[in-house]
Amino acid sequence: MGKITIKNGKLQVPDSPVIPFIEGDGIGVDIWPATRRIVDAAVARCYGGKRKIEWKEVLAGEKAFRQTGNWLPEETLENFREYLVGIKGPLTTPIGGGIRSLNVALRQELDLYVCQRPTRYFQGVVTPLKRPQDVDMVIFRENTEDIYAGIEWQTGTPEAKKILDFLVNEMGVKKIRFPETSSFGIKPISKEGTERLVRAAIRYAIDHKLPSVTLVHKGNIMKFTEGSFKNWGYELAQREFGEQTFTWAEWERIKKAEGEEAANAAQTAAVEAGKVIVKDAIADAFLQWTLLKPREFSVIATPNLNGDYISDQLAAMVGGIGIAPGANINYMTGHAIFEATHGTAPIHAGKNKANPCSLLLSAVMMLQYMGWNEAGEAIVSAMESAFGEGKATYDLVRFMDGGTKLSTSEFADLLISRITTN
Ligand SMILES: NC(=O)C1=CN([C@@H]2O[C@H](COP(=O)(O)OP(=O)(O)OC[C@H]3O[C@@H](n4cnc5c(N)ncnc54)[C@H](OP(=O)(O)O)[C@@H]3O)[C@@H](O)[C@H]2O)C=CC1
Ligand SMILES: O=C(O)CCC(=O)C(=O)O
Ligand SMILES: [Mg+2]
Repeated sequence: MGKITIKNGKLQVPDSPVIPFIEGDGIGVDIWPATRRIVDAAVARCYGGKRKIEWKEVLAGEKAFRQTGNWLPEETLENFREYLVGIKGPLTTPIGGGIRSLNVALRQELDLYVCQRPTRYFQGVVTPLKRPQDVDMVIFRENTEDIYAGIEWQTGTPEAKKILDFLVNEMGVKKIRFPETSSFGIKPISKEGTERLVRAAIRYAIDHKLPSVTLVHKGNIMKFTEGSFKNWGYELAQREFGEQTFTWAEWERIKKAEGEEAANAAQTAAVEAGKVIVKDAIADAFLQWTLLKPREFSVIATPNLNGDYISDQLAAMVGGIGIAPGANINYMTGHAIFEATHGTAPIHAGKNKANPCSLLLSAVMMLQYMGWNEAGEAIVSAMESAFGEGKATYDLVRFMDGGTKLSTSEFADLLISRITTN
């Protein structure tokens, strides 16, 4: 048994690392055991007993509250801090009141500033797109700022009144349409927060030889928050990755100085030289373009709320949030918590029917992060063969003609049998 550590920016992974996990609320009871069994089978198969994950349960959410009276015990945070790499099932967040999101709290407490969510198509899965195979994007969603900071005041409270007085009397704000009944929220977006996210996105595109990074923002309306996100992103690309990127800001500069033809020629030369094109798109237009011309987008860097919406849309484009994985990562400290894109899906909880693939593919990302690529590949090829034969859980089979609907545990059994016989 050992701890994953980081040395000179490189992860040091022992053969039997302790990995803390949160089972999760709702469908967590269905998808976590399935994921764990499949991961253990793949690791056993690929490393013949030399490597093994020592799972350590830590509590959060409803299970934590039932057992300890605390939704997110300090001990859980300490475990994630100490063991560096962990994984979690989904956790419930009540709407309009009650506790704030535990998912967001974990990301903020551990400063996991990148929410990384890759979206790819699996042959055999039926989707709303004619050419889902054109979808191959990785979202880099900023994970610690924006309206997710939770700075908001409920209408009717003394705090909301105080904010209103401040805005109207000290800041000269005149445009609040219904001031007396308004709730208020604050959206902080910083230069450092933007830069570390965009840096990680560009580094990923360079390392994986991907063609572009698109900064997705709503900077025409939120000029100083999302508009600055775009400007800071371009400035960082030019300052830190000038040799490896070509930005649309640079294209604009050349166009102004030398005309559009020269700007286009510079961009063509950059593409031919294998540089990453750093461009931007306004979020609403971007969402329609992802459906109409997905091949134009590769790595997406975007503030928190946009990233949340984009994640579920891109997932739907390849079959649904049941197969959309994710990771929350601090690329400087190495801390990472892998988690599905979806939530607790309460109407399906405890019925042994939910799709484990989102959490499972998050576990695959974790194995890749640890350098245990063979185990990750074994899981992905078992999934590919199951989907290729039309075998899947209800969420995917409902769109297939003649597919075979499997329960969560049957699907896990199928994957394990494929992994162990391959
Ligand atoms: N990171 C996290 O822990 C997250 C937590 N949440 C929380 O989860 C709770 C429920 O949120 P909700 O908005 O309903 O979103 P969910 O993502 O939980 O579920 C929405 C729908 O997506 C489909 N779905 C989700 N997961 C799966 C799966 N594994 N297999 C098959 N289908 C799936 C189901 O659709 P269908 O019924 O059509 O089959 C489900 O009804 C909330 O408290 C929310 O705050 C939400 C997102 C992320
Ligand atoms: O924390 C939550 O309840 C929702 C989070 C969410 O939707 C996400 O991270 O994608
Ligand atoms: Mg979401």
